[in-house]
Amino acid sequence: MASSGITTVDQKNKKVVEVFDTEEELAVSLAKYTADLSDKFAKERGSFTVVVSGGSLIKSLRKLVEAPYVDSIDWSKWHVFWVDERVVPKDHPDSNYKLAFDGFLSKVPIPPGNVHAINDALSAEGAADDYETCLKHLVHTGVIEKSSVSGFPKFDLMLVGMGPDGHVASLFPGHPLLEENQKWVTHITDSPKPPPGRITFTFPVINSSSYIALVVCGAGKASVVQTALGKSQNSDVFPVQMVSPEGELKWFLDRDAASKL
Ligand SMILES: O=C(O)[C@H](O)[C@@H](O)[C@H](O)[C@H](O)COP(=O)(O)O
Repeated sequence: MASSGITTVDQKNKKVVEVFDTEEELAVSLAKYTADLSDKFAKERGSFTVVVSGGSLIKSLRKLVEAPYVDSIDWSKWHVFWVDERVVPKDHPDSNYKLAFDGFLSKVPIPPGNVHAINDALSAEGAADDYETCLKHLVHTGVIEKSSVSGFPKFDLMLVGMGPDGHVASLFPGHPLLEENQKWVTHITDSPKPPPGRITFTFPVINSSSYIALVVCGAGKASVVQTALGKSQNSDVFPVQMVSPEGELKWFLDRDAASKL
């Protein structure tokens, strides 16, 4: 069983696992991690490309909109994207844009033109194609880096949650989209987690990232965490186990999520 505060580092695979006593401590550390990377990329590249998921992650970002970070971060350098989005209007309670806007984006001075939401007037397929076109434009203009290894867009930081079934983004266990290796953004119309229509980044894009923070809390996720990180007899491969970025992967776990390690 992992005790809290423990950090495990796997140098070869650039993987770090940190376990926090409480979600509150996790949120404090996640804010510092994000603020440090914001500083680094703003200085190195003049922009900071940040990708968020939906779900409980947004609540875990709450410390970023408090002192000292709310005033110390250069928000003008931020460009915000969604690793997945539900295909609903932006003011719908299911919208990941609305979740992030209400909990985070409305509280910080990111230029509105740097917040890259999907076009909610389109079908799932149309919205995915349109979002991919938007990414291509931003790679072309140098806002998003391009991976020299994969040729896919290379985001500076992805902040993502994981479902209790081991899904990340809208990439669900056993779904053919797990194998998508051409498209940057694709769509799903049969998502097992409602609502059914979504767009999602594909694994080649996720795995070209410079940094990925995988934020996982709660006992309901402990078995998948055990399969992904600990000793488990489970031979299933969960989507979260396919997360393997070019850069660094850091797991932020609370004690409950880490309880089976
Ligand atoms: O749109 C979505 O549903 C999300 O982006 C999804 O991938 C989410 O991040 C996980 O399901 C974890 O959600 P929770 O942290 O709320 O369990």
